[in-house]
Amino acid sequence: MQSINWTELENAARKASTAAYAPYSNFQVGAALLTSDGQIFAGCNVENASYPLGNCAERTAVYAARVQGGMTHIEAICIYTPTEKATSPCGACRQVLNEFGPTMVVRMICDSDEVLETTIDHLLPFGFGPKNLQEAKETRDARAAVSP
Ligand SMILES: O=c1ccn([C@H]2C[C@H](O)[C@@H](CO)O2)c(=O)[nH]1
Ligand SMILES: [Zn+2]
Repeated sequence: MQSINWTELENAARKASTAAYAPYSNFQVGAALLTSDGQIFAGCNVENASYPLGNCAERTAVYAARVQGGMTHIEAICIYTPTEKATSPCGACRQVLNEFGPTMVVRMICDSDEVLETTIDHLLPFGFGPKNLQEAKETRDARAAVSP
């Protein structure tokens, strides 16, 4: 595993927050992730007049990484929120991040010195992911082999 340049990720996350489209919440979030091949991709939250359709910064970063770089594995993500306390990603983002690396390091930064750091499998215990579907397929295949 490569060493993680947190300064670069933190700067990218803060910068991305300035691109946020958050006229409803006024909560401008930025995220920056590091892929296993060493690329950095950033995202911001993009809200919508139809409130539930807004997208979080973390998922925007994942989708940007996928379309711009064909990312398959994320090693680390830094999330900046404009708060005094470091803030955890929402459940939907935990699920989407888990798809691309359960061991991913998640660092949360804010406007104070507080920094929180953990991994996605701590944020999403007993998570559902690609392995579950793979296991289900193997079970189906094994049963079909016994009684086709
Ligand atoms: O980790 C988080 C938490 C919230 N938001 C966004 C969603 C919404 O646009 C706004 C308020 O919830 O902040 C993120 O982008 N990431
Ligand atoms: Zn989210």
